[in-house]
Amino acid sequence: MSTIVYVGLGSNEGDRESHLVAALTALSRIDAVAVLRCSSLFDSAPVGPPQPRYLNAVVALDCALSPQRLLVILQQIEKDLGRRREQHWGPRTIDLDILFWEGQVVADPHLQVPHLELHKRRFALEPLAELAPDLLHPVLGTTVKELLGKLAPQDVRRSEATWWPEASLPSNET
Ligand SMILES: Nc1ncnc2c1ncn2[C@@H]1O[C@H](COP(=O)(O)OP(=O)(O)OP(=O)(O)O)[C@@H](O)[C@H]1O
Ligand SMILES: Nc1nc2c(c(=O)[nH]1)N=C(CO)CN2
Repeated sequence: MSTIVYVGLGSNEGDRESHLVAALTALSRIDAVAVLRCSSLFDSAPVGPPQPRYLNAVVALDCALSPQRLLVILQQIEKDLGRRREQHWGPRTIDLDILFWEGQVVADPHLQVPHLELHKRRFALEPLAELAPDLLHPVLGTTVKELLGKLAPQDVRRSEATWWPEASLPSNET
């Protein structure tokens, strides 16, 4: 049985856009996972210790794996893309978080879904709201749109950056 899963992506080291694209490519290559939709890219002020600004996005996956298995694969992708675990909430080439698992709450020692910080994070809720504004938070009982409405302002802006820069798209010109 497959389920819709929302994964948050963030990068604030090196070529942020390339890291997001590389992570998306890796996600699309996982057996039993299909990438359904991608949000816009958002440029956001760092939450936590002083560090460079982030590029954030959310993707919707159709996933036939267990949440625990997907987490292991996401952590391998982070490792492959050069992620070092040095500082809690510190700078990273790529961060992949399971934000929502449709119809399921996970409360394991190593995995909590919905992500425990989601409702506080405009950098995750803004892109998520593009894909699923009416998605209901199963613990808080409010939709993504309502969670965003309650949140204090944070510096999160839709970025000019795109998943596929125009130069790499096939041209329509003859
Ligand atoms: N929903 C989730 N998605 C991803 N990791 C999770 C989730 N719930 C718990 N974790 C756990 O969080 C641990 C720390 O992850 P990570 O190093 O990415 O944290 P962080 O990015 O610094 O902080 P945050 O998880 O708040 O974004 C992981 O080893 C994983 O076991
Ligand atoms: N703007 C922004 N700030 C963060 C982010 C992030 O993705 N975007 N991730 C963090 C740790 O997961 C800590 N702080």
